[in-house]
Amino acid sequence: MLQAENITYAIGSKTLLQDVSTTFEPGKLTLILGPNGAGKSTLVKVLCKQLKPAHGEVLLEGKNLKAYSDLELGQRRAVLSQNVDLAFPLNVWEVVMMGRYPHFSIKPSAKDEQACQEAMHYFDVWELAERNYLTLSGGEKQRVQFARVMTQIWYPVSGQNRYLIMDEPLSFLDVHYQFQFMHQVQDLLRQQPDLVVVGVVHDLNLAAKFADKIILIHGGKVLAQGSKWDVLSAANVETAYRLRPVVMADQAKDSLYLFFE
Ligand SMILES: Nc1ncnc2c1ncn2[C@@H]1O[C@H](COP(=O)(O)OP(=O)(O)OP(=O)(O)O)[C@@H](O)[C@H]1O
Repeated sequence: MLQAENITYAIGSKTLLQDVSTTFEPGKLTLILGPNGAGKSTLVKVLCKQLKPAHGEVLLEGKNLKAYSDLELGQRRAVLSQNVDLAFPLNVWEVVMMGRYPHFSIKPSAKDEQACQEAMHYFDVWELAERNYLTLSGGEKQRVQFARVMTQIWYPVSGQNRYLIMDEPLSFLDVHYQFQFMHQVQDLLRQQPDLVVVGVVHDLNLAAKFADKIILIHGGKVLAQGSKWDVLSAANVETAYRLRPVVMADQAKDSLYLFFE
């Protein structure tokens, strides 16, 4: 399990996160929502050890993140940042193989190659293997990045959980691939309950449909967290986004939709 305990993060006099506590559990998809500038990416960076909180701690399997080396983290936790881009031309196979870097020192093993192949098939980018990554469309690049991060944590490790943390994974995807990706994540979680998946998204309805847990951030604080029923009330959404939604809910069918007029 990944836990944030009373996280406060500030730059100068500006507090970006204040007293944020939450948990991310195995077998669950936790989605972080909130308006622009709320502190979502900052929280993700704190969870990934990219930023050091002023107060509070992040615990991975009960141990402070500081206790893990970058290599140890790289072997069990993959991070997909916002707007990943490369400055040099690599082909798609090479980009996906970057996911295996924490697992080999000089030459990839057959197992590393197998992970790349399987993840590329899973995310529908095998056909692009020889293409120059820089020539791909935004959506194609995003799917290659999914393959890269999943390749990194492709194989279960006995007695350990694996972590996938993604900042806005859906931004470049059309509606088909958005749904496909969310279904793929759900399938992975069903088949491999040692996976902990965390994502920042902007689409409230996708979060309502797919998330096991939602964390709504507003002004650096957790405004609400829990199931969609706990979080996506008209009042919470209006507080966060300054727009009052029409909520269409059918609890018997476990469906909740938000419209804005
Ligand atoms: N290095 C920095 N110096 C000053 N302010 C910063 C810095 N990094 C982030 N901020 C500010 O902190 C706030 C939270 O930023 P963050 O990127 O976490 O927001 P976000 O919720 O991910 O937003 P978005 O949905 O727009 O991506 C923003 O107001 C941002 O401008």
